[in-house]
Amino acid sequence: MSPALRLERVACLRGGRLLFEGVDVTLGPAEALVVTGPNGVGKSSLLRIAAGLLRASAGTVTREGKVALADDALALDEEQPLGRALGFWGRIDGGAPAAALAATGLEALAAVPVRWLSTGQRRRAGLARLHAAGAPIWLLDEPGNGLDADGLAMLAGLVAAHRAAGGLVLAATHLPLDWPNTGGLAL
Ligand SMILES: Nc1ncnc2c1ncn2[C@@H]1O[C@H](COP(=O)(O)OP(=O)(O)OP(=O)(O)O)[C@@H](O)[C@H]1O
Repeated sequence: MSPALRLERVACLRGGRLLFEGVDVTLGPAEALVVTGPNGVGKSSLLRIAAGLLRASAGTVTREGKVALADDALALDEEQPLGRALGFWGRIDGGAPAAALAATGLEALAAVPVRWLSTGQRRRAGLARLHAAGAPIWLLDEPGNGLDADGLAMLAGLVAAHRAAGGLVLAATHLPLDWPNTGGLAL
């Protein structure tokens, strides 16, 4: 099945405030869209609506394919070495933690406890978790935060490879993400 993500006339009301309305997003295999906008405009809320974690106050959301969300919440056991923490999810998702570590440049840190990782290493670990989830629909919330120049290049390569394999990407960012053939949506 080809992955697809569609948001039609979506609105978001939070804390009694209308953040946005009338948002349309249509993504199919190999496509990507980057959502930009100032702090607090509702970028993360939009991604959570796309993930099914937050209800849209109006409009419809259609997902065809498994979804993986990477945000600030690192869903890895802080007490475990990184390789073992990823392996836990690999057994559930059926993904390949070793390949995910290699793809994110973290092979040398497999034995390091998650709680010892630096800011940029934690971001990479979140991307490794995403990679190992084996989901065709990637939702990336501020994926470039904390990454150095090499990290940003690694992220761009990860996204390009995911798209080349037929995956799709919806990202939200306040940093410029220089991804080729990528649509933009200003909230
Ligand atoms: N649980 C909540 N209840 C009520 N309001 C909320 C809740 N969570 C977030 N908000 C509000 O929703 C608005 C949008 O938040 P959101 O995190 O989606 O913005 P954002 O564009 O991703 O911001 P940033 O660039 O700072 O990450 C903010 O004003 C925030 O205070």
